[in-house]
Amino acid sequence: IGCKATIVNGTERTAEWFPRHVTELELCRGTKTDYEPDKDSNHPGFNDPVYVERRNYISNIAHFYKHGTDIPTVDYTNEDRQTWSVVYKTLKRLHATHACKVYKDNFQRLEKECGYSPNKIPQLQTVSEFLKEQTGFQLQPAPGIITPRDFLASLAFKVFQCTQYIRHPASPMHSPEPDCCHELIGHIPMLLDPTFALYSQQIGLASLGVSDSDITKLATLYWFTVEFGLCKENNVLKAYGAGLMSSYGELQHALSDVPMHLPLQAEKTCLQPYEDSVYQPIYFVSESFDEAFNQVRAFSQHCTKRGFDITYNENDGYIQTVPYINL
Ligand SMILES: Cc1ccnc(-n2c(S)nc3sc(C)c(C)c3c2=O)c1
Ligand SMILES: [Fe+3]
Repeated sequence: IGCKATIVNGTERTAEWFPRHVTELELCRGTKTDYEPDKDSNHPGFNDPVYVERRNYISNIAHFYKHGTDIPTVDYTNEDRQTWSVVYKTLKRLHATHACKVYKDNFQRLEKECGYSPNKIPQLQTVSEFLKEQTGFQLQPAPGIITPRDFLASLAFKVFQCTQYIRHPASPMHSPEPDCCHELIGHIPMLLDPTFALYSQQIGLASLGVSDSDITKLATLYWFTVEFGLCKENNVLKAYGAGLMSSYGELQHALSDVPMHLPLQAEKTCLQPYEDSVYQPIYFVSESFDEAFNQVRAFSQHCTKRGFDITYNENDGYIQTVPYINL
């Protein structure tokens, strides 16, 4: 009574609804269509009907995907592979000096054990199986940019909603939206780290059943860590955020003297506005992923108005809620 209800796939969802079993993530595929090639006039694919057609075909894989089934493979074109190869080689060169050790070690493992190379676009199913063995995370194909509430909810179940299409060949070095280069080169290497995986899941657990304004805070926290996060190695700034690892220009900018670098403080970072069309003026530095994890746990218990804690049981795929007592 009195809370907003939205209809998703014919199922009524109140604002405070959240998935209680990993199969319910099928109801968590709401997308934001701002940047889609047939809606955004300055998208490089806007006047390319062949590209738009392929995008729709690949997005349909995500719409019909069922948890627990193999992710269908995509027969990428030679043009797609050419785009992948340019992005892969260009970014890898910069990672040598700008990426944190965890990222570089895991990228090497992906090349040795999971077929990562400049000449082939990895299939999501192959990467998902490798990832599941390492940290329990698995991939689900995403039709486009998922809404923050639905995307964060998936993280609670150790599911990463991953776009499967690739950016338009006209602009290999920039994409206004996530694509498989961003996911595979940006996100996957970090999701192979157990501590980082737990940090990502914690943001997801904190997001279940909270208000829209708390979702916005947690999404902002996500942006300034998982997407734009920096860390320190022997007192030297390094990057781990996926949005930095998959963007040549922003990676250089983030580690230069131009932007401000502040220590990660969840209750402050979550209020920092971020621009999604220009480079950030401020980046946040995490001491460690353990410390970041503790910050999100404390934030969830004290700053989001939810009377219960939440855990996820990986064996049966169910969420458990635990009422808070005398906090
Ligand atoms: C919190 C949240 C929820 C859903 N999607 C995201 N999300 C992610 S993971 N990566 C990217 S890369 C890019 C260029 C954009 C726009 C984008 C994005 O929107 C973030
Ligand atoms: Fe991302």
